[in-house]
Amino acid sequence: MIAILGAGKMGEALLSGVLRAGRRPSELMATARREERAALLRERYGIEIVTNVEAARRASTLVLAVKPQDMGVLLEEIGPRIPAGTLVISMAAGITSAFIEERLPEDVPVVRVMSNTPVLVDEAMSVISAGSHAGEEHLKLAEELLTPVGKVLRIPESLQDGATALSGSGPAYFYYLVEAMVDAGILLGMPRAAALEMVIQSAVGAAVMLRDSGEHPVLLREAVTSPGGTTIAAIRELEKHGVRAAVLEAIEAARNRGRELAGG
Ligand SMILES: NC(=O)C1=CN([C@@H]2O[C@H](COP(=O)(O)OP(=O)(O)OC[C@H]3O[C@@H](n4cnc5c(N)ncnc54)[C@H](OP(=O)(O)O)[C@@H]3O)[C@@H](O)[C@H]2O)C=CC1
Ligand SMILES: O=C(O)[C@@H]1CCC=N1
Repeated sequence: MIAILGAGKMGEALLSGVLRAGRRPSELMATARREERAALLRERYGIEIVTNVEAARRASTLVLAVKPQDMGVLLEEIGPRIPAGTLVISMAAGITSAFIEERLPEDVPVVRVMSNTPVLVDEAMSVISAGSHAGEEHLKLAEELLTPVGKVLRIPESLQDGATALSGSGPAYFYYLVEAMVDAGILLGMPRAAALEMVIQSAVGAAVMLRDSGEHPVLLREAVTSPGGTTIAAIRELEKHGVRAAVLEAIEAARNRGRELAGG
């Protein structure tokens, strides 16, 4: 039995993915803080919605999907009630496996995961690390859970905050760029719907080429950038405005914020 504790955006996305992958609703349970949320999850997925304590008692795998700021309270509630042999998987940004282990009975294995919202379309990037009591079999169980909803990569836990900044938040940066490009279309007099369609299809085409061509992004960009042409005129402006440096600093800031989160 797998229990998702705090089935909000990420928890629900994982829940729906796991069901799409063929697990039966009877193999899953979830918890929610508000009754209307519990009712919605029950109705939408036909799964049992239970209390955190009941989930901790009955499930063999607990997926913690509350916000980092709510993790301390949740662990205080369930920590002492988790039976030996339960696997704890945390999806929270910034929360270290040590933070969780300190609040659980000794030797409970913890796997830390950073996924992203494309879980919803089975295109997630999930990176996983073993806590100090987790071994190969626990990483395999986490991979089994996450592989149906996207790619999974093992990394050392020291890189988890960096991964949170890069791929956890990553989709937001692409959406932000799309927003800015659509604004540019508006500036040039395009109808909004047409601008959005052009930008989204360009993003999808670029993403598929990045994934499937095996070419380095620099070569793909060079192929678009004709000598004396239009693309280089745009790139000159991006360089002039320090966009590359802004990206480096933005992602470093996200990594640093992740490091602060366990402290509340
Ligand atoms: N959003 C994203 O893109 C990503 C988020 N994450 C991580 O995933 C985690 C969840 O984020 P997200 O899904 O966006 O957040 P949400 O706020 O959507 O989901 C968290 C859910 O947990 C519920 N909750 C809080 N405390 C408890 C409790 N004690 N018992 C039961 N339920 C509880 C909340 O209830 P209520 O509805 O009442 O607030 C909410 O529904 C975070 O730790 C975040 O760092 C990781 C990768 C990407
Ligand atoms: O912004 C956040 O804190 C979460 C973690 C990664 C993506 N969203």
